[in-house]
Amino acid sequence: MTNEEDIVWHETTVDRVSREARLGQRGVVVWFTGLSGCGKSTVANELDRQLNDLSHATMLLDGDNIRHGLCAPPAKLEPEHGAEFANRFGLGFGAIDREENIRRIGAVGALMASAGLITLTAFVSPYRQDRDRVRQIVEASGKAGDFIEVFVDTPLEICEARDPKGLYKKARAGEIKHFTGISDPYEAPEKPEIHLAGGDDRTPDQQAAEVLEVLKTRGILG
Ligand SMILES: Nc1ncnc2c1ncn2[C@@H]1O[C@H](COP(=O)(O)OS(=O)(=O)O)[C@@H](OP(=O)(O)O)[C@H]1O
Ligand SMILES: Nc1ncnc2c1ncn2[C@@H]1O[C@H](COP(=O)(O)OP(=O)(O)O)[C@@H](O)[C@H]1O
Repeated sequence: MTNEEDIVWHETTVDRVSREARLGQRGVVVWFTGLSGCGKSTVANELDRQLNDLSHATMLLDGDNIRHGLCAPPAKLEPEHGAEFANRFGLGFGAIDREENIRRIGAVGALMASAGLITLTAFVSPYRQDRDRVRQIVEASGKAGDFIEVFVDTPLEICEARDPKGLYKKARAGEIKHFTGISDPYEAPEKPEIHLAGGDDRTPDQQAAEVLEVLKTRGILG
């Protein structure tokens, strides 16, 4: 077995401070969380567009996309890598799989933030402990305030009525197990940096603008 002390951190010459200075912004992770269909992807995507219009360097990590590669399910890995590998590293939606999904995204998000990028993530991330661990990782590799949790608080009834992918219908029919809000828990953030009320008349660009204002106020945009 590899001992932890045998893996040693290597300091790099180009540091975070110089990367951030060149980009004229602070590297942060803006973490959108909420039920499936609450608007995470839409609002994060709109915020990404608004930031790019202002010439900021960003990256958007979206749950649906990441589960095609970095956090692919076993069925996707098996043809290329075999069953043992697929079952060991492929991720589904049980609590431990979600924990590993969020751990991997947290590690990637922390790296991107240390490259100076305004990193936007859109994951259901239903467990408070998993999100809090990401906060610790991001802040440990940077500083307090580098993790900004955005709770997209759209009532379940509205998410279910939207059901853009037909997943709620399948979950109600028992065709999808562990479906957040139906047969699996969602632990709402207790003190998110930003609490976006969803399901009112506000458009995604208005919701994104609200997040942008907070980023400006916190001095993240330089
Ligand atoms: N069981 C179950 N529960 C919740 N969501 C499910 C499930 N099965 C598939 N999907 C689809 O996968 C998307 C959520 O993936 P995430 O990586 O964000 O989930 S998690 O953070 O690990 O909980 C989620 O995407 P969004 O609808 O964009 O939230 C769903 O489309
Ligand atoms: N502010 C909003 N007002 C009305 N509809 C919205 C709003 N935000 C998102 N939607 C719609 O809700 C649906 C789910 O949004 P999506 O961003 O895919 O959610 P999530 O990523 O949380 O699953 C989409 O059809 C989207 O167009």
